[in-house]
Amino acid sequence: MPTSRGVGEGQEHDHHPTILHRGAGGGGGDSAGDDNGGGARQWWVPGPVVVGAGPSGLATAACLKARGVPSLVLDKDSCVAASWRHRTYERLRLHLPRCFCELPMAPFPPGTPAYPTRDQFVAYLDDYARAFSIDLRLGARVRSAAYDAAIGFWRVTVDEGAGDGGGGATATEFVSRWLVVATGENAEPAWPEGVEGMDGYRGVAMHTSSYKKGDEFRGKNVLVVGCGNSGMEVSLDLCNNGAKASMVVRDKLHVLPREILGISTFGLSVFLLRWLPIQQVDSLLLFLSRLILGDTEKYGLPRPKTGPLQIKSSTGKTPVLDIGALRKIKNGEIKREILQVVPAIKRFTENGVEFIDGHKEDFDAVIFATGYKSNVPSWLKEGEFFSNVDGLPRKPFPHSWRGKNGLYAAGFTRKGLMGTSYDAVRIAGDIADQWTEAFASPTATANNKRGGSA
Ligand SMILES: Cc1cc2nc3c(=O)[nH]c(=O)nc-3n(C[C@H](O)[C@H](O)[C@H](O)COP(=O)(O)OP(=O)(O)OC[C@H]3O[C@@H](n4cnc5c(N)ncnc54)[C@H](O)[C@@H]3O)c2cc1C
Ligand SMILES: NC(=O)C1=CN([C@@H]2O[C@H](COP(=O)(O)OP(=O)(O)OC[C@H]3O[C@@H](n4cnc5c(N)ncnc54)[C@H](OP(=O)(O)O)[C@@H]3O)[C@@H](O)[C@H]2O)C=CC1
Ligand SMILES: O=C(O)C(=O)Cc1c[nH]c2ccccc12
Repeated sequence: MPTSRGVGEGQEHDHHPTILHRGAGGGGGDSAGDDNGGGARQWWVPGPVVVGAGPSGLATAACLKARGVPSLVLDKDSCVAASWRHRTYERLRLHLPRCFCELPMAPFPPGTPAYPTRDQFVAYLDDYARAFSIDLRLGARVRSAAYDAAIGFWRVTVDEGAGDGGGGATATEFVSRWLVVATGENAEPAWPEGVEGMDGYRGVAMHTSSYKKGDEFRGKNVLVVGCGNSGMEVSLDLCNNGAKASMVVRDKLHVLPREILGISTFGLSVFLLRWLPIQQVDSLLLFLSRLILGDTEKYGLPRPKTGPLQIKSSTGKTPVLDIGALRKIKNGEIKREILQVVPAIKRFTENGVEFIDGHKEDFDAVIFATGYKSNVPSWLKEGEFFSNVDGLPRKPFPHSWRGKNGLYAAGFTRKGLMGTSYDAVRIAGDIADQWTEAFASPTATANNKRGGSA
């Protein structure tokens, strides 16, 4: 893959890719689309419309291209990989080795470390979009998408040129036979419900998706709410930058070392799962973790009864892959606020928080590491394939990628970037088969249908 920049932020894209045809009702023409009567310009897209230019959308578009199918990728942000570029902290590294995070047809460039940094991963995704000449329409927030059974096409309405509130936007409607949803499992921050008084809090309250680096918290007393990978890593970053971090741990959790005897814990698990049942792999991981990390319960982090891979497989909850926070918890540099009952924080006070056990403490900042949620229910007018409750496909992996009427989901497997690649290959294969059939000459199609040869 060439190492080029060019699909990053602030860089212009072809806003009218060649695959766009004006007006679903026919016509043809060059620059502007037809008005559909509701004030929106209308474009017919011969190939699939892909919503989201993160790893899942880019991988799907690249796999489609490799199968000869053009697609149009829409993203609300002004660049590809916006989640990684804008909604992660500076010192983030992938926590799985790079071989498990590569997208189809593109190894990381030589010299990439085993655990690429955020900037390396963003550059990789920029290069990926460029190498596969992916047709992008950026700054295009999908406001709604619905299947029009009368014509057998998806109508995708997009606000362009809008701020976050959608003000000043122009609406455009894309009409396509196929819709690929690739807006991610982590599209929106999840804030805890039922915590009162945030408006009156005089300190800084933010979600980990806005956290950039610890040095602005130097010398400050910071509460991190939540102890998944984000909570652990942000607490560690705060500590490394001279802040005093406390972490709310409301439930039991599995912490595993990122590596065991120089082998990634994830890689070891994948290998062992080929030969052993998941319960045995979990037992082995827990035995080795105990040797390496000690008894985490002693440090206030008791483990659930069910093993880490079984929990990942049944609920999608990722175990913490420790990159150093546990040592800081052991030696007291990160203080735990262990609270078993939900919600752990009762309310904000003027200068801090009151916990559900009644004790109050002052904090200069409160960082919510409470996870993310899908935003699909806010724009997709469909409730059969995607759940309107959590915005995820109702069927779990490996059946989560294909719905009805040309609807697909890329990147909703709860299996990270490996799941993304799995989906991209399958979706592209499925659409390519339909594409080939649709574009085959009438004679060829007739012969195929008869099952005969020419
Ligand atoms: C901090 C963090 C670290 C992670 N590290 C790893 C790791 O090391 N290994 C691993 O395998 N997995 C990891 N994951 C999990 C997952 O693989 C990544 O989140 C990955 O980015 C998912 O890719 P995606 O394309 O599905 O979603 P995203 O990267 O979130 O991309 C979705 C895109 O859709 C766009 N979008 C959303 N709504 C709309 C809309 N209405 N209209 C238009 N565009 C829209 C967004 O702007 C975004 O660009 C991590 C997740 C997080 C949060
Ligand atoms: N280096 C890397 O590659 C990183 C990867 N990631 C990945 O990003 C994804 C998201 O991770 P993350 O942001 O940590 O989100 P998670 O959903 O994994 O974790 C959220 C945490 O917040 C807790 N929580 C939720 N609500 C409350 C509440 N009201 N009070 C107290 N605690 C609460 C949860 O507790 P409970 O378990 O009880 O629900 C859980 O500990 C994961 O896939 C993760 O692996 C994240 C960071 C770094
Ligand atoms: O980062 C994530 O959340 C992932 O989904 C990657 C991942 C998939 N399966 C796992 C098992 C253990 C740790 C991380 C993962």
